[in-house]
Amino acid sequence: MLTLKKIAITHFKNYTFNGFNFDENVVGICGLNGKGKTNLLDAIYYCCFTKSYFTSTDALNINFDKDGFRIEAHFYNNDIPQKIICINRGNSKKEFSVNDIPYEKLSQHVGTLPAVIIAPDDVDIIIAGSEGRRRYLDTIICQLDADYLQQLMQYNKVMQQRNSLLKRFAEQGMVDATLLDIINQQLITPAEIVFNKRTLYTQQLIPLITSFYKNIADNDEAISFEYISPLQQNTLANWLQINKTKDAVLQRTNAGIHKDDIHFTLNAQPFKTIASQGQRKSLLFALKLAQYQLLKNDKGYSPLLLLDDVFEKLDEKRMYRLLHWVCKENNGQVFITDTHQQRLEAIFDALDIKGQIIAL
Ligand SMILES: Nc1ncnc2c1ncn2[C@@H]1O[C@H](COP(=O)(O)OP(=O)(O)OP(=O)(O)O)[C@@H](O)[C@H]1O
Repeated sequence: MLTLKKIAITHFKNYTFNGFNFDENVVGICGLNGKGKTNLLDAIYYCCFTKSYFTSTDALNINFDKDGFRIEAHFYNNDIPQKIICINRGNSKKEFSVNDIPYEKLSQHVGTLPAVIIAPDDVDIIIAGSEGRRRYLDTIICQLDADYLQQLMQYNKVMQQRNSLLKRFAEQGMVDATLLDIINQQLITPAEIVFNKRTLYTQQLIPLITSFYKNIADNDEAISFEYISPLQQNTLANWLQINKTKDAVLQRTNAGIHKDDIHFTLNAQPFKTIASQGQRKSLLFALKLAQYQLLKNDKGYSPLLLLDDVFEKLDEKRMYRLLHWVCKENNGQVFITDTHQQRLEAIFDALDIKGQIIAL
């Protein structure tokens, strides 16, 4: 089992120096708006993923009045203590260690402390652009397959280099075909590995999502989920050849795994255009619980579940069922934020669980 026992947060977002001990498997984090509930969840997320869920620019995670931050967290992973220390000194390279041994590459850490977060804006995964859907898949696969993240980072790096090269060629009014060919070759291998792994893991996700959706929505609506990639029609090598002129004119790479998407349908219609608010919420929870289940199946223990403001999304009956499933059936640790302490306490009572309340 994976549990977080305590965390000390120094100069991370609105925290100056705060320590929290977690004695129970269900931890309610309560407080008024702006008190730091989400930031506490994000500090936990940071320890699992070496980055914030909400802020891609790391400098914004440092308290506005300070020059760096430090997070120290004590986990137990199947009874083995894991002390995580993460330090950002305000320069570009952050330091990350487990049991006082620093990682050479931060990517080595991802997946060792599996976690799933559900946050208010996550419904964008369903209704907004494809980037959020790729991020959803990547977050799952990175935690299951250490090589995946390496390949994805390599692909993104080479694609950026290729795009810069295309810009340079346009400025100079000439194309160095040999150089372009070398960079094309470097792009093909990571693209194919990422594509194959996305194909494999979406196959595993589909039945889980369908079954969780049925359960949450409490009806028999037919939803489906399909992974879409340009690499299904052609190899990347062929695409780069087909798009040679287009890429040169637009000065960017027009086909590749950075164009992948997931299509959801409801009764054979595009989900995002016809689904109600309630159906979107049900699908969001189905996506996240499928992620939880897949991680659990692979690791053999439950990931942490971080629930930010989910009462806005679920009625009390569904909330009860969700917590029952996580806490009673999966024995997982869950952190849940809410502005209403009494609402959380009432749910704990109804579930007959000894939850802990942290009042900020
Ligand atoms: N780098 C930073 N330095 C200082 N304060 C920050 C920083 N980043 C965010 N904050 C502040 O942290 C405060 C708490 O934010 P947080 O989202 O955690 O609150 P919350 O308790 O979850 O609120 P809500 O109930 O509205 O969701 C906000 O007022 C925000 O402005």
